[in-house]
Amino acid sequence: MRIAFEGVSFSYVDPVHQEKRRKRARRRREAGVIEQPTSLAEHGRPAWGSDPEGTWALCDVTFSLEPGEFLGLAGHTGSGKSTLVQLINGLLRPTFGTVLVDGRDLADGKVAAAVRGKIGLVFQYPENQLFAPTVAEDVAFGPRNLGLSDDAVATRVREALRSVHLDPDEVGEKSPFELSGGQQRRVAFAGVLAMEPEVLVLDEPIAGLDPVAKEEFLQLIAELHSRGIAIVMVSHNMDDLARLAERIVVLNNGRVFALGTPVEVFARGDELRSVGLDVPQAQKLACELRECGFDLPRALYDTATLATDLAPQLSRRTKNALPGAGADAALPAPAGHAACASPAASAAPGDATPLAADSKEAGRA
Ligand SMILES: Nc1ncnc2c1ncn2[C@@H]1O[C@H](COP(=O)(O)OP(=O)(O)OP(=O)(O)O)[C@@H](O)[C@H]1O
Repeated sequence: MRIAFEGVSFSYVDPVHQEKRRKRARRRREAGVIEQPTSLAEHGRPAWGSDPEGTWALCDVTFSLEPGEFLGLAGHTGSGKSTLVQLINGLLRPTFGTVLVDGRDLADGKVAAAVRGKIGLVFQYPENQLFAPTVAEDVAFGPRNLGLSDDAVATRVREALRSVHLDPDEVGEKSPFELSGGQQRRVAFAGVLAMEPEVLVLDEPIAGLDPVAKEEFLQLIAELHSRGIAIVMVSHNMDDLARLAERIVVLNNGRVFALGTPVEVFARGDELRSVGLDVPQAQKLACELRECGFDLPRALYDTATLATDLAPQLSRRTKNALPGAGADAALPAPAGHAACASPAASAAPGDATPLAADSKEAGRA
């Protein structure tokens, strides 16, 4: 499934104006008027932020999510990320512009109905939306609404629970509220996976978890991606995005500020800092270590890859520093990399963490 945003702008107007606009659009569609993608500027609407009727949350956003891709979505608070993810699965409709799913306009009710369930949205703190008396019933809610038979629903529930590493025999009949916070979030994930989505949209999926549970969830997300599910992950954590995403969209004040591979996006460190974002911590540390003479050739580092490249050099340096090390065992000359300023310049094919690399390769298989 390919999802394309074409010149999408969105304003949170008051409900009366929103309803009038919807009715007008429906009448135009019924009269056979084909809407062309339009930009905010073409409509001659008030400038950003000056519309007395509402808040422009997105402005002329154009990008596409390719089938099976892992797309990261970053931006400071209020930049429009949550609005964008709600437009991806048709919960909101663009004020201007178009969201196309495999070339068909998502604003069309029939198209929205056809793709419903194929684009799974996991909100922030999804465990707050668990409601059923048992885990199995909670996960069954979506597939049952699709009108599937009891057997088919039961199969989906078991598979979805296994996908999130929960044993259906152990937890199926428990109340979700007997489980730990991390397990509850897994149950909420399972409820979305039971719909067998082609695209999974995750809004800050690891917010509020402890470090171990965070790592387990990131592994889980990488696993889902490796099965061919396209992922859109909203995150404030640049290390996580650098590690997992194939491309990253950075939003600033509702506009696309940067779009590219992690190497391309994080090469613009100064610009990112100017809009309240940063490069991954490990990347920053790698830059400083290069200046101290360490040979760190990768364009993009995360903690795991930095440790892998650094360990042998540190061990050599430690041995050389021990008393009795001869003059010929002196430290190697500084490698002299200047990749801090332009890491893209030293990009090497296949540079990625083992986790990201595995998931990407499997996802393409
Ligand atoms: N229901 C709403 N009504 C009016 N304005 C809204 C509404 N929801 C969001 N906004 C505004 O739209 C803009 C974009 O908000 P959005 O929630 O999409 O940003 P975000 O990047 O997801 O922020 P955060 O990281 O804090 O979740 C902000 O100015 C916000 O105040």
